[in-house]
Amino acid sequence: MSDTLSPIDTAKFVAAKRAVEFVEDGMKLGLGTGSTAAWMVKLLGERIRTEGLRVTGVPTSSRTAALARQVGVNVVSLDEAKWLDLTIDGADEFDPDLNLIKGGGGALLQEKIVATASDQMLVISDISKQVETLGAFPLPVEVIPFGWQTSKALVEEALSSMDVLGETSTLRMNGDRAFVTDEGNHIIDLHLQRIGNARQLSLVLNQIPGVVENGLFIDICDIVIIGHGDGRVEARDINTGAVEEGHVELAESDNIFL
Ligand SMILES: O=C(CO)[C@H](O)[C@H](O)COP(=O)(O)O
Repeated sequence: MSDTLSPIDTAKFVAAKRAVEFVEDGMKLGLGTGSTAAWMVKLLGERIRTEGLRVTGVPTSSRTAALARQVGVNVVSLDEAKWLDLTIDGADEFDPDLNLIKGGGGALLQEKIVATASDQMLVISDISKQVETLGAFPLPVEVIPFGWQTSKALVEEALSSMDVLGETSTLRMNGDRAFVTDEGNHIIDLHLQRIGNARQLSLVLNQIPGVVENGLFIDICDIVIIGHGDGRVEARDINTGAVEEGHVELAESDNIFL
């Protein structure tokens, strides 16, 4: 399919390419974070450049904000935009109900606020992130730095009475320092293997003092676009039940990204 991209990266690229076709002139967009979302932002920039597409974008991280400005997106804050037509973002896992684990890139807080403030959330993913039951990917929980060890202990205590397979948690590191989110917080990654009741776990975690938000996105995602290494894409809409299958051809113009 591509001489320069691995099958996984090709899958991410074609999912992103199909997703930007959902964008219409004048839309207010939430712009996700991560390697798949970065393709989407670049491809959006290409439509702005070549078609004169006019969109306003609310980025979900400082990284995405920098990239969006670079490719010509009119970047505004969520408070300026108020409400969004569509958010396009990646995910770490999605289940058959399109519930998600997000936050592998540490941007879950802004991502959840932005997706919730959108008419529709569209997730772009390669097939490897599809699971029957969420939980193999470590679940990120954002905590404020004050008393984070206490919050971590309280999270572990809460896990002991939940329907999960593992109960350990680790502070996310950036080299030899604690990882710091765009909001100045830390992330505790929960190693759960399998989450029996994701809705309940999300509610329980957010009750713990010091916890700001967790990476479970329940009933937020509307559509997933799944890319494959051979260029096939599948779009599933959880609201209508519609499944659309197609194939994205890499064009000459895509070479600037690859
Ligand atoms: O939630 C996220 C960032 O916080 C990302 O969407 C998620 O980690 C997927 O990233 P990638 O597209 O690089 O696989």
